[in-house]
Amino acid sequence: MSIEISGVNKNFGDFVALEGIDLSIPTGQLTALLGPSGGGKSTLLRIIAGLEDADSGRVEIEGVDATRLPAQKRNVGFVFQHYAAFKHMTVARNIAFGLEIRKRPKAEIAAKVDEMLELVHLGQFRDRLPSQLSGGQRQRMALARALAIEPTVLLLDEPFGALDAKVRKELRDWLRRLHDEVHVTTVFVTHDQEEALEVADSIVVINDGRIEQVGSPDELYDSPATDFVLSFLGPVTQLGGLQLRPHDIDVALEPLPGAVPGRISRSTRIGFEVRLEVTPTEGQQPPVQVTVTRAEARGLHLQHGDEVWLTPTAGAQAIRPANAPASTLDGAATHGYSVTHVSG
Ligand SMILES: Nc1ncnc2c1ncn2[C@@H]1O[C@H](COP(=O)(O)OP(=O)(O)OP(=O)(O)O)[C@@H](O)[C@H]1O
Repeated sequence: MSIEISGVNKNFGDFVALEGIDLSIPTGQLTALLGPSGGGKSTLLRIIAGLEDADSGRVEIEGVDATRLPAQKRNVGFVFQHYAAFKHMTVARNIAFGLEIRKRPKAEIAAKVDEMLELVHLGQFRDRLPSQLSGGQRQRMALARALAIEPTVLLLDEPFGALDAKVRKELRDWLRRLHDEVHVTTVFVTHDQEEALEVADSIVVINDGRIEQVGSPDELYDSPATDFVLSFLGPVTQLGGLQLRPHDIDVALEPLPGAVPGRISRSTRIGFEVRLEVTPTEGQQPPVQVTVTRAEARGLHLQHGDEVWLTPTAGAQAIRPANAPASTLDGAATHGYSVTHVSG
């Protein structure tokens, strides 16, 4: 394990920012700290970096007790949402900076800067000033500067948070590819579940200063340990006592055995998908949220007011959070596990 955090607590005055954090972050992986604003993600990242001291607990980086080590002795690379570049220095000098203060030989610095510029695809901008770069290019420069010192761990605090949606998406794909090339142990903070699910090898969900769950994107998405993780990772809806993701529901225009009958009470098109709200016509069940592709909606001529029959998609995951009340989730609590495979 590359980073071992044990028993970390942090208060700001009376406010408990982190409570009893135990976490192992594996070497060479891309790990996301995911959670809502104010949950404690940045505080934990800053404690790993040495920019903040824990009140109690221990931080180990690659077998070395780093708890009392100052930030500059931890060999971590850090990138913030708003990168503080040296405005008067060129891109190349900004990247060289960390090596210059470490008094590396000139030839080594020059070679490293070239390597980094190529890695982040900024070769043609080497002589520009940071103000002459786009926001996305500036964040790539920030990553190059952080990586130039060959850090043991790379820590990123919402690195793409200030960029528009399209650039964010491009940079997150780029970060994934970059990490596949460089393999440096990377921890990044995000409140965007899509970003974490798409990019990370492993996700740590943090809420209210505590870890809710640690797992791969698939484990978290399909087997959420708590109601919080379940709803934070994406929408969920209830169909005949099962909790399902809205895209795991099939819509038919005729009755099927076991299907839940309902009427389309709302239909909203968002890009290539159509979100339906179907109000069950039997029993006192709450409206069911269903997501279909635009092609499916067109093929079935789905309209507001239509009568439809809903079934879980063949092979869909019926999600049962482990702590859900047994009454609504037939028997889940006694098994203590959280996923059932529903066969068609
Ligand atoms: N220096 C500080 N003094 C007092 N309170 C602080 C300080 N730093 C953080 N906090 C509080 O600790 C809590 C956790 O903050 P933190 O920045 O770790 O959350 P976060 O999960 O990263 O949220 P965000 O995504 O909004 O940055 C917040 O309620 C914040 O107000």
